[in-house]
Amino acid sequence: MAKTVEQLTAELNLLIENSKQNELIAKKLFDIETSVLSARSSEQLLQNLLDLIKKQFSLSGIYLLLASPPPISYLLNSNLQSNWHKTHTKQVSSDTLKQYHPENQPFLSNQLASYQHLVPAPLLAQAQSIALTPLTLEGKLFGSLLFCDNDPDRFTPQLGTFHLQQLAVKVSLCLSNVLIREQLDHMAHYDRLTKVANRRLMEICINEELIRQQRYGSHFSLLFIDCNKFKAINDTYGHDCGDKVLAYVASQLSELIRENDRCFRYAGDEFVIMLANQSFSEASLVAQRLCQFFTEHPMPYQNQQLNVTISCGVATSNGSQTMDELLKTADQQLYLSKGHQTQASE
Ligand SMILES: Nc1nc2c(ncn2[C@@H]2O[C@H](COP(=O)(O)OP(=O)(O)OP(=O)(O)O)[C@@H](O)[C@H]2O)c(=O)[nH]1
Repeated sequence: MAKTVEQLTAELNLLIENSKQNELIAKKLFDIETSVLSARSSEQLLQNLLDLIKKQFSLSGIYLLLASPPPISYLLNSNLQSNWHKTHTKQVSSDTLKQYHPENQPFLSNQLASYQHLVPAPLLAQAQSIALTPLTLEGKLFGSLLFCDNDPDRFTPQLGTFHLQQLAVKVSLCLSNVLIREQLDHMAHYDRLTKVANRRLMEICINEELIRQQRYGSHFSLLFIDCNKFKAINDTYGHDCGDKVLAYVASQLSELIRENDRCFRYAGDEFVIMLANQSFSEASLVAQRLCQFFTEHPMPYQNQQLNVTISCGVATSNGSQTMDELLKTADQQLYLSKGHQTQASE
């Protein structure tokens, strides 16, 4: 039977209404995408993203579920301890996540009784329906955006997921860009073997400290550190053991200094420590403390205790030296202290 004019008009109006809705959603997604594109870190990106999605789509709750263990080693690892992560993310086993996104497709439900293990308790209290949007990196499912709504009809299984799929692709792309940038930045500024900052970052930090000193008059000191008889360790126990010694020295040094001090690997078995707001006499005490620590704490290695000791030279900035001059002074002091060490051990 042919449709009446009224029926055709109603259908047309519905189409127009749907098209307006789609346009509105597309505009919101575009705004979200534009905003997260400018994020400088993965954490900032995720914070912006979750805040914006919650606001733009008037959700009662939003959370980030992260696959555990992460499928990609560099993924967000260093950030997971932050306060924001503790309150906005939840670790879910990779297998559980895959169950909800077998084809990397969004998942919708308004039967929440069986999702207690997935939805954090504070969200579950208000949620009547949920949507899970898969996030992938390098083709691997690493997380899922969990949207909660207090309307049971908001996310029903029969609802189309085109917009959520679009969101999934866009967020995954933006996030992978930021993560790759963070990864490159990390590789450029941190030493792979010892995990501490490298000489390049050291130069940036010392120059920043020099500028700060010129502006605010805040002094600082440098320690130039060298492992004693390191070549002999390599020659006696092998290069692998030498590598472990370097990693041990770096991790102990990093533990022994304050949070606002910095430890850098300068080269080979040499490290530099930058001590904020420390005078020469204060820095000399730190140097003594560090040397003493290694003398008293041999490194456990293959059921033995390996003697690993260090020597330390100190230089304090008076605001007029360059970075190179400061490092040279600290190195000369190190040389003198090595002389004492050698005499003491003879
Ligand atoms: N295992 C290992 N050895 C390294 C690494 N980088 C440099 N070295 C070695 O470190 C040794 C440093 O030797 P030296 O500068 O003579 O230092 P040392 O034996 O401690 O001598 P003193 O400082 O006078 O006590 C060299 O043999 C380098 O080959 C590294 O990444 N791993």
